[in-house]
Amino acid sequence: MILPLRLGTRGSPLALTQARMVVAALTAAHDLAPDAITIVPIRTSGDRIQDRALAEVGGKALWTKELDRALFDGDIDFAVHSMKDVETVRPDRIVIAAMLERADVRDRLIGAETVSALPPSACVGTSSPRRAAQLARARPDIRTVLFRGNVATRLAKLGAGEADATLLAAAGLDRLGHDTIGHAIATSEMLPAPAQGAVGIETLGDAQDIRLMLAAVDHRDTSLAVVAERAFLAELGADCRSPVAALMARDGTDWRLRAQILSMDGTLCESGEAIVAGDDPDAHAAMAANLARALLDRAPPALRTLFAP
Ligand SMILES: NCc1[nH]cc(CCC(=O)O)c1CC(=O)O
Repeated sequence: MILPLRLGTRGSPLALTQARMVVAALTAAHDLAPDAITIVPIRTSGDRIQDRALAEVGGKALWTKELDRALFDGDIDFAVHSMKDVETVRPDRIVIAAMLERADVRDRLIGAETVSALPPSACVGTSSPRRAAQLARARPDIRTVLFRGNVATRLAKLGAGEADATLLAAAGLDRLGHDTIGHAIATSEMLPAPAQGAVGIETLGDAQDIRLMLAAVDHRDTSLAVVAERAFLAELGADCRSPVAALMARDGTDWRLRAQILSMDGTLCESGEAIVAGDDPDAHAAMAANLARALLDRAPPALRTLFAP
């Protein structure tokens, strides 16, 4: 391998922090000098489009396309992503080679201690259809307004009074050092997005040396959980712009997947869970796909038709 290796990433403060976590993990695992890996920031379509809800933006791969291209062109050796933002269907030549240990999977509410403590008709800023739908379901009186931009931008909008409260992933807040901001919401109350809190590293399928190097920092339980959550999302034909929640976690000697699909306005909702034994990713994916089909079967037709499996 030719040093330094080049790690592609988005350029947001959170993405750069996650990239530094990847560099730290890899240099520690392989006893490399800190400068053996160079961080290469790359601007994606998702970063460029700031004025619209991403759910309204056509086209896929908003956060990945430019990084995929850099991999294909040989401009970088691997790329780091928030797994939450990675489409379930990836280009053939790209593999998810490793995931770092998952952080706190919960959402945090900033501006009130709990959802029920929000004032009547409160205004909550979010760009996430899942969070908006879950909020509307718990509190039909609440209005949501579009909050886009990176974590600092959203906190600044809240500070400027553009909303009474906002919801952000605990993982992102913690990584940026905002560990005392907001109040964590239990997953029983607000189930997180598939893959929330997980950082993944992708490379080209035929880059054997790189794949081996990355595999050394893979956190197996994180990968196992995220594979199942993404299989659930994939079976629905959904992506990170869909009102879908899923969380796979160990439960004694088994694994339990909890999942939820909603309509955008939160009026329609179907949730359920399934259990699988053992650590076989294929068995996990099959169980997750079964759960997705079961939820669709049970869902009222008006909800079912929102998903196109
Ligand atoms: N879609 C934006 C995004 N992608 C990943 C994270 C947080 C970090 C993570 O979940 O790993 C965030 C911000 C947020 O939801 O608050």
